[in-house]
Amino acid sequence: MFNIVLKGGDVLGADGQIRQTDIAISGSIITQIGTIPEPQANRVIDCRNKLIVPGFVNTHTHAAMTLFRSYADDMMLMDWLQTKIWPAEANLTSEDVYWGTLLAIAEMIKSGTTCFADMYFFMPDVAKAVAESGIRAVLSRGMAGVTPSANQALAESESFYNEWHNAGDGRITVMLGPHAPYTCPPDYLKKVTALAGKLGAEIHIHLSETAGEVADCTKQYNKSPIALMQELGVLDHGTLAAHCVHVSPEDIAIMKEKGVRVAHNPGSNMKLASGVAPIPQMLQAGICVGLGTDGAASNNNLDMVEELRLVATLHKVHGLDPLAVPAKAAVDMATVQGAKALGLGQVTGQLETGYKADITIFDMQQPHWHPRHDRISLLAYAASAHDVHTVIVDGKILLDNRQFTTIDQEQLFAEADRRGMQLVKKSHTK
Ligand SMILES: CSC[C@H]1O[C@@H](n2cnc3c(O)ncnc32)[C@H](O)[C@@H]1O
Ligand SMILES: [Zn+2]
Repeated sequence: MFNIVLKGGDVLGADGQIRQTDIAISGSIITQIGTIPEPQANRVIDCRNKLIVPGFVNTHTHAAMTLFRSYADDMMLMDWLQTKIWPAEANLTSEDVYWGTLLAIAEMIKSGTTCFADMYFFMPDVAKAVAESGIRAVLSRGMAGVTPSANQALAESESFYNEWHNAGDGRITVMLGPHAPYTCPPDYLKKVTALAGKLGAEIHIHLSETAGEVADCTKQYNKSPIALMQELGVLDHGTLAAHCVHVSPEDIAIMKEKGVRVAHNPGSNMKLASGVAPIPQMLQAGICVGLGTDGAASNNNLDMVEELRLVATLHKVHGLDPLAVPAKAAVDMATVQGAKALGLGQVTGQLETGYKADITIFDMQQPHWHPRHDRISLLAYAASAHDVHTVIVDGKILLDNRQFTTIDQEQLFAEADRRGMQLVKKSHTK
C-alpha cells in the first residue's frame, strides 16, 4: 500500500529523459518509478496530460521581502539598499517576517518551488513558517559586521543552527549568512569562518554582485571579493555564493578549486542593472550553478518558471550564442544543480527512487503546451506558473489541484497587505 501514486504522467527522470509512467510515494520518499498496473494507495492522482518534474529549488532569496514588493523599483543596488531597503527593514518585527515569509512560501509553492535558500532576520520566525507550511528550506541568519548588532548576529546564528539544523522532519537545514564583503570586514569574516568550523556549517554569502563592489574591494584590499574570501578561509567550509556577476577568469579558477556553488539570479541582476554573470564560462569550468529569484523587492516575484526562461534567454542574447544556456541546462539549474548548490544533492532535485518526494506537476492541457515536440523546451520557453497543478514536498501534497492544503490564503493576504502598507508608511514618516 502506497501513500500516493501519480498515474500515467510524463515523468522527467534522473537520466534527463521523459517517459509516460507512474510514481509511487511511501511516507516522504519516492519508492517506485515504473508502471504500477492496479495501484493500492491512499491517493491516486490521474496524471494524464501532466508533466511531472522535480520541484524547483530556489537557491537564493530573502523571503520576507515580499512585504517590500514594488516599494522601491528602478534603482541600482547600493542606492536601493542604502536609501530605501535598509531603512525600511529597520522597522521589521518578528511577526512581519513570519507573515512576509509565509506569503513568499505561498507564492513559491504556487509556482512549483519545493525548496528555497533564505538569508534574512528573525530566522526562528522564518523557520516556523517553513515548518508549518511543509516546504523545504536552507536558512541563514543574515549577518553584517558593520552594524551594532554584529556580535548578536553571530550569537543568534549559533543558537539558530543548534535549534533548527535538521529540524521540521529534516526539511530545514541551516547555513551561516555573512551578508557580503562590503558589510562584513575581514576580522568579522574570520569570526564567521571560525564559527562555521566549530558548527560544521556551510556559508551563504553575496559575492561580486556589482562592478562597484569589485572596484571598491580591489581598491581597499588589492584583491577581488572572490580572492579575498579565499584568503580569509570563507571558501573552506562549503560556500553558496549569490550572484558572482563580476568575476574574472582567475576568480572562476578559484571558485572551481574551492568547490564554490553559485546562486544565479538573472531577474534580479537585470532589474538592478547589476550585469550579466558569465554563466556559460562557469558551466564550462565545471562549477555548480543553481537558479534563484533573490528577494521580491528586486525581482519582483518568486516565480522560478519565469527565472527558467530568463536564464535560458539572457545568456543567448548576451553572448550572441543560441547554445549559451540550452533548455535542458536551464531546467537542470532549476532542479538537480540547485539541490546540489544547497548541499541537498542526495536528498532532492531528482525524480529517482530513494529521493524525497519533492515533485511539481504541470497541467499540459493548455494551448501553449501543444503540439508537444519537446517537453523540456516547452517547460523552459512556453510554460507559465499558472500551469502548476499539484505540488508535493516530503511526500505531502501542499498544492492540490491549485489549492493550498496548509495555508489559509485569505488570512495570509490580509496580514501581508496590512503589514506591508504599515512598514512603508513608517519608513515615510521617519
Ligand atoms: C542581512 S539579511 C540579507 C540582506 O540582504 C539584503 N539584500 C536583498 N537583496 C540583495 C542583493 O541583491 N544584494 C545584496 N543584498 C541584498 C536584504 O535587504 C537584507 O538586508
Ligand atoms: Zn540577495
